[in-house]
Amino acid sequence: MNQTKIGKVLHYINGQFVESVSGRVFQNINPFSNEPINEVAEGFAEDIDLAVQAARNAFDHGPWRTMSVNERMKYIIKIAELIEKNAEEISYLESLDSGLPIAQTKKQAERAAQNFRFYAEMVKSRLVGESYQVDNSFINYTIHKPVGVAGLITPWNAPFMLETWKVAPTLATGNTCILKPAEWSPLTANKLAEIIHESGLPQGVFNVVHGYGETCGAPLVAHPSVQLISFTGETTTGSAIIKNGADTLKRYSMELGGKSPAIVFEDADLNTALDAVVWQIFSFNGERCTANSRLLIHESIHDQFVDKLKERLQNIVVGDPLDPATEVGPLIHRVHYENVMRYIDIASKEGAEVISAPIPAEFNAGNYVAPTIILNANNQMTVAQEEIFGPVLTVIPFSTDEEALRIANDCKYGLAGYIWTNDIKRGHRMAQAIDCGMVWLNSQNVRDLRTPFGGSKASGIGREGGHYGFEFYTETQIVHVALDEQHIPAFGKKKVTQ
Ligand SMILES: NC(=O)C1=CN([C@@H]2O[C@H](COP(=O)(O)OP(=O)(O)OC[C@H]3O[C@@H](n4cnc5c(N)ncnc54)[C@H](O)[C@@H]3O)[C@@H](O)[C@H]2O)C=CC1
Ligand SMILES: O=C(O)/C=C/C=C(\O)C(=O)O
Repeated sequence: MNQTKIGKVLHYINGQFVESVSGRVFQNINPFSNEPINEVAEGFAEDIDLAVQAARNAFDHGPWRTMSVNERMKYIIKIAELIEKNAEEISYLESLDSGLPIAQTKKQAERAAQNFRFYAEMVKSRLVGESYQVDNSFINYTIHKPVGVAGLITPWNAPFMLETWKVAPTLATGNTCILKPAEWSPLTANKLAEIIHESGLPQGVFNVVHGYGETCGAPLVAHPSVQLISFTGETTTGSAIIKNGADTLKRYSMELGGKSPAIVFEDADLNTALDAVVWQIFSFNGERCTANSRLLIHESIHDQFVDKLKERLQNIVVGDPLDPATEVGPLIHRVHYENVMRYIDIASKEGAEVISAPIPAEFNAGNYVAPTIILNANNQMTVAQEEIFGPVLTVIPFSTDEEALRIANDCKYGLAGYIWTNDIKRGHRMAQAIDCGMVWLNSQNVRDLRTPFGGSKASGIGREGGHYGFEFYTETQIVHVALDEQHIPAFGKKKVTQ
């Protein structure tokens, strides 16, 4: 498909699109062709500093945090409307930049608008305090206040949706922010800046600085005027961020990696389970934190289920991400492609059987990894323990509920789990026993934005979503009010005679 000419992407600081202080740029590469798409301003500590100053000033002196909730929500709704109006361009830019199939980026653009609408509603209805009465002597009540300047650091796997999933609650609760998008997918973050600019949001409330993790993300984390870091990305990066921010005492929300099991029991509705397992590993090109990358399958249905998986593999539409019929596109970057291919190679070396879908030769220039299943695997293998973040499904048989649970939990990650059974007691029992943040029982990952989103173990710290996100994005303050006469020890009241 023809590519529209894309101009240079600049930072968005204090309501203006600006070059880097250094004047430096980096190349943004198309994952379909590995040709450059455009140039992007490359930010360093001095650009971060300007953005933080703007956000700090907007928080301390601007109208943003003190304006009425109704007035603030008008901006949030306006942003949602502008995302809806620009949805076609957003999904095009996202597919071009990330290789995600356009049928899927369309849905992501819809979800991004919902993120703003949802938080406008949530702040009005659920950003509420509590009160505690102590007989007739005290009434103690809590209020929620914005925290200050937030640093939002996001990955490339669902860039626009994940950026808005952080920006919406940050702004709706009255904070100001600096977004540092992933360097491999800058286009839709720039579109978000254009949309927010058009919404008329007061200057300095929202800023974007582009650049690499170590040279642009790290100074944002270490900046003393930034109080919150909301991060989505790899577990090792999350850990580096917490270390780097330690001296400036911040609060963190960490949405990290996953290696989520789908457990399919012999009594499950196998056709639906098959649809879900295939979708949950091959959607987003397998670059999905909640992917069911480990299939635990009851031994009695193993062969029949695997035969059907193989059939699906042959039929998956691997293609140009801009083609609406495409189901799986190229991976984000050559470096990531090589990493995923290395895991497939390791699987063979460790004795597993690797079965891959065909890829049309016309796509040789792109970062295409064939949708792949790994058979004869066990849970000790590298491909069962490490996050591959590509279209690769590791299949492991089990014989009892206890064994399934043991395998599911024998992994450092704990993001999601998927259970397929028609036995209601077994379903709930397994759901509650899996060590992870989110379980879907007889379902793919269908989101309810009111519920907590996040992982346990190496998959994260804290929860975003619903009112759970308010814990992170607001400061809870207690006000103690005395209602009757106080009996306070009267130190120093009596004159002491020597
Ligand atoms: N739990 C969740 O909700 C989700 C987790 N993810 C995880 O994200 C990962 C894939 O995304 P990637 O972009 O490869 O992650 P990454 O950790 O490499 O990068 C994420 C962001 O962090 C920045 N960064 C890198 N090093 C940094 C540093 N030292 N200081 C500050 N910022 C730094 C990058 O520039 C980028 O903006 C996977 O592990 C995936 O599981 C992705 C989506 C959702
Ligand atoms: O729904 C969300 O808030 C986040 C979703 C992220 C994924 O589904 C993913 O990367 O797997």
